[in-house]
Amino acid sequence: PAIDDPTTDPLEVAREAAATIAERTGVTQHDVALVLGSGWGAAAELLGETVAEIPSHEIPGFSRPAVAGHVATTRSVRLAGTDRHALVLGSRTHLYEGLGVRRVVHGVRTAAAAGARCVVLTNGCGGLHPDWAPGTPVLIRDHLNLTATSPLEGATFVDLTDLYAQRLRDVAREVDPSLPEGVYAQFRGPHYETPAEVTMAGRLGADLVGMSTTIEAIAARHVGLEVLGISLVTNQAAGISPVPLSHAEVIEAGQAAAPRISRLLADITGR
Ligand SMILES: Nc1nc2[nH]c(I)nc2c(=O)[nH]1
Repeated sequence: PAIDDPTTDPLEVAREAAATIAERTGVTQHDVALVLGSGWGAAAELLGETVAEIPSHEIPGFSRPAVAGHVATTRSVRLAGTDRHALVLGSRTHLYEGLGVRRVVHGVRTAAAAGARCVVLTNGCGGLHPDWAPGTPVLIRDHLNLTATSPLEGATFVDLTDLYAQRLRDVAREVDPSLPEGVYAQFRGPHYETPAEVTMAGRLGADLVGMSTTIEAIAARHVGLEVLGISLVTNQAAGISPVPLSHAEVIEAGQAAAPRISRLLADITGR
């Protein structure tokens, strides 16, 4: 497909994707985009009325979902009480899928081409602080891209100061003053970190470890989007807790947090 052809300009594919979205949803201007990571799926319902929903793989440049049978969709949602629309990107491609970095950032490029001015990047991650229990949402203040990969090609020098916009973090804090902030480190994955790697990440200044988000944020800045990043601490990073957390505990903590973080995301997005 075109997006995988090195001679194709990926921004051209993003423009085609945006045109397809406008045509299929009837919504020609999306003001904000959201990428819903693990644990954040329920937020879409609370944002407002779903105007249209498209299987993501029917949009140019989007991949078929990695998990068989799981149909990822892209929604246009009219934000409650406004005439503004959010583009909810339900399908995220991770670097560890090996489909190439262009597909990892295609969603944010498409959002910008669809008219969005800002993007909310959410994820599930591991926490390095024992007092951040599973289910804790954390605002991303800055990131460490430990993947040795950039979404940008050629001499595309992009400044990344204030990448996770202070203005948007202030809005989030107005909604919930108790929100902690942290530095998010992206590892390539798909394996989790060893305890020694978590210690290393901590020494490098990380508070959160995950496998997404930083590359999408760089690409978002390149196409002029303002970025808000919010992590859901789904588990304590390896070695932080003396006893390995059971998978069941991790799942139930994520589910228990869903109503609160969905409300939080809806309130922030509505601002
Ligand atoms: N790298 C990394 N990614 C994650 N995603 C989730 I959910 N938990 C983790 C974690 O502990 N480490």
